[in-house]
Amino acid sequence: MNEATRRLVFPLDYGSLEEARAGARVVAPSVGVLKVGLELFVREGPAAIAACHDLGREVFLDLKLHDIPETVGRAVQSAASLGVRYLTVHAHGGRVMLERAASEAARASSPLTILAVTVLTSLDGADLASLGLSTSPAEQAERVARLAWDAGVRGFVASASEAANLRSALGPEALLVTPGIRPAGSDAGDQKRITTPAQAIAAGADLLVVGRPIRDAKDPLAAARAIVAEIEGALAARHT
Ligand SMILES: O=c1ccn([C@@H]2O[C@H](COP(=O)(O)O)[C@@H](O)[C@H]2O)c(=O)[nH]1
Repeated sequence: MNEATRRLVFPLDYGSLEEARAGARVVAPSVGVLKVGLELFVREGPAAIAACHDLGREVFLDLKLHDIPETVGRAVQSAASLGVRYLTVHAHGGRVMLERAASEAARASSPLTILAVTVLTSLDGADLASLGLSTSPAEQAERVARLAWDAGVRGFVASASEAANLRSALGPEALLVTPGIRPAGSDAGDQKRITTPAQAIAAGADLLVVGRPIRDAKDPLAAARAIVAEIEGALAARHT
């Protein structure tokens, strides 16, 4: 698998295991990581993770855990026992919760990276204001990313529009995972902080999460291939 393909994460946002399996099988040649989120996991549970492993792909379990430290710590242990490679927790769960998540992942026998969700890509400044936050999404993302970093977390979910800032705040060790990716001309849907795949790579993103532009395309494999080609081009430009 080439570097560009390894960087593309495809969310299995489907209503059943059968649909998810079929969707994943079609795009698997052009996708590095398969993401299992709330819709599929609530319905199908660990069978969804096994289906990704059957296709030989690493699993990103996107449950965005946000609970008391004890509950999150035990959920991290459960996820580790399923062999998932990445697991999301909400950075807004606070320092102790983040420390517990990071330490449980470090104790796990299989490699598990905790990803702290900074500010959802579906939110903009007005949404933060309605929550009583006077910071911009970029400022808030940096604030909670620093909190998570100090708690021992090394992976972060943010809009790629914040990637360059987070990279300079956290350094090269930080793993930056960016949803809200839209190839030029595609529908944003409910995403408010979006970038193209090329912009995300140029900003220093590591993994790009692209769902509906692939899932809902007439030819999902062709859509995934086009995104991988765009990533490849942007990586080449980054290395020159
Ligand atoms: O801030 C976040 C965190 C997670 N997501 C998830 O990524 C995908 C994006 O799907 P698209 O269809 O490409 O919009 C989806 O599974 C979300 O739950 C996010 O979008 N933003």
